[in-house]
Amino acid sequence: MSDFIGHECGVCALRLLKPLEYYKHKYGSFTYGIDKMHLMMEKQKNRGQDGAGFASIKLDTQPGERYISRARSKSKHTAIETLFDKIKTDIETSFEVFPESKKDIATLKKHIPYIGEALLGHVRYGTSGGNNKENIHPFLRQNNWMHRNLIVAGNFNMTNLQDQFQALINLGQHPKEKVDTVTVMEKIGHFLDDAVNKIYKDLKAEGYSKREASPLIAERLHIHKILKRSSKDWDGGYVIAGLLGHGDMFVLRDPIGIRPAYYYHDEEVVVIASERAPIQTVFNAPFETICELPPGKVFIVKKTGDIFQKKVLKRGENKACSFERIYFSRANDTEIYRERKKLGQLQTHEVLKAVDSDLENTVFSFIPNTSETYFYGLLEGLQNHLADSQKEEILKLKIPDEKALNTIFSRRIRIEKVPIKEAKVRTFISEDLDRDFMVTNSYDITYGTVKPTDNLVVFDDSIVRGTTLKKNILRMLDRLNPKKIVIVSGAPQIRYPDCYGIDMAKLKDLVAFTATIELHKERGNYTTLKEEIYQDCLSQPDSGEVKNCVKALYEGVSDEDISDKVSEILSKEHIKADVKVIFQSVRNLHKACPKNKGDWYFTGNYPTNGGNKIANKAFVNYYKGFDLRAE
Ligand SMILES: NC(=O)CC[C@H](N)C(=O)O
Repeated sequence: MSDFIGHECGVCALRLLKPLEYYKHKYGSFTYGIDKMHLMMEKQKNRGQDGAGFASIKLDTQPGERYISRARSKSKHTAIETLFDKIKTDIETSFEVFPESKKDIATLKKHIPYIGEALLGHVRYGTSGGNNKENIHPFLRQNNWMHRNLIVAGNFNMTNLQDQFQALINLGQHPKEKVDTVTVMEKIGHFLDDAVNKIYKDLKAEGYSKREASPLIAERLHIHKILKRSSKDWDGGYVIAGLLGHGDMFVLRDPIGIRPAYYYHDEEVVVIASERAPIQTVFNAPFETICELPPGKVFIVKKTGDIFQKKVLKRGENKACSFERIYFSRANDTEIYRERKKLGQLQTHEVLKAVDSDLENTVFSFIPNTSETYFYGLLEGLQNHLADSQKEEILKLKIPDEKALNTIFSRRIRIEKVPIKEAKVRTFISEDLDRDFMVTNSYDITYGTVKPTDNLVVFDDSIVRGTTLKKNILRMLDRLNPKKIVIVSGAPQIRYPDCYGIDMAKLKDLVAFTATIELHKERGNYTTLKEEIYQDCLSQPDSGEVKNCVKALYEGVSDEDISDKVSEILSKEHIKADVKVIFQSVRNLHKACPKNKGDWYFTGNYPTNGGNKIANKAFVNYYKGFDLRAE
């Protein structure tokens, strides 16, 4: 990926089903759970580097003993390290002060922080609110009543945050912040309070004392009902994980499965996380034992260790985000690896066409690191093509002689490591400036890999803004003097903003959008069309069905016209070589990634009403020249 996009968060919820002594005895450490969480978070680092957080709950503590621990770090890019350094130091220091805790579990629970049975971790790329420590998950809603303590961490973005916020005010609340995680948490918290109150009233009527009621509340608390009430009006993509003070754990997934969640359990642990491959590695769990949490369902682990799923929302048509497969998730998941390779392979024909099938004078490379797997797929396609042409040539030979065969078999696909990704250089300037500065310094090239008579094909997994390509990569590649540079995008043209978790909220930032605008300007219909779309956006109702008015912009403009214009925009300044950009087709995307049908950023087909609203808002921002995220 040449453009950086802030995007997903990663969650991991872990419940140790055996007593803590069990893990000490079997694995030699009381910190077994924490170590597993550390690994799970590290392996989901790709999903969030603005901050990281951890919370845990100790089961069955005595009144007055701390049973909730939480730590958070906002050290950008090193948050996980910093977080676990702190956790480990705190634990070691406490063991030094209370050495007897190493022998007696009751003492350990009393004195040593973080070591608990229910654990929750989060890696964050923020989409709402800034990157201050307060916005790092897990969020905590504390109460003196154990059951009302709520800890929340999520991978989510709601399209109707304003309405949600207003709904809280209508419920009589006075939210302390407008950050989306607070809104979500307060909503759940409101119905949790309500449920606990009701259960307590029932128990009182049944003659139980307050103390006797406590364990019964835990038993009778139906999390799925609380979540059903809380999520009734949520419009967005979400995986919300939570812990209740007494030790219940839950993970809820949105009804069309936009955001991913996987789970695994055996007799020792239950783990739910954003990605499957980390679970496979960290728990040495075979692929087929890890399941996807069905959309609209909540996965619950009760304090008792009972595990079950409940339907919370009516499941809709699968709209799992295809960007998860293209870029966000780690490529070592067996399915994702296969899909990315397929995406690369499906570009073979277009790539060959772009270089007139001249393999002798074409060098192939990729933009590190996330495009590597695609590249292997393209190579397979090219190798097949080469083998076919070799076969044809051999069949054409009347008498196969050694010289002719040598010539045929000496043909190779020329692979070189051309672009090199630089290590991140940290600066002290503000984020936007930082981004621009980094862009022009983020890639280098290997000299001597390309001749002036060569075409240079470089694979990129997706092109969002095209800024790094334009400002850095193409300029660097051009220094090698190739006659033609072909940039291949594994993803289709990104034409619409995302609103379910990816930081692509401004239309003007998308190079495919800018290219289309340029085309309309050239054709002389820009001003009228812009006005029409703007008026159409304004005429959409506040509630009820809303259409995506931005779609009109792409009518009558072919994919190829947009690709050619993108090529022109990217190479406008200072590029000597002929530049061609090739994008994946949406059809091929679905062929390669059949399980992830969410494609709104390419097609404008938003799966929820909120998505259409955001697209229209983004256009209004563009029209008015506002440099704002549509949310
Ligand atoms: N990327 C995410 O899932 C972000 C979660 C949440 N919206 C936040 O900004 O903290």
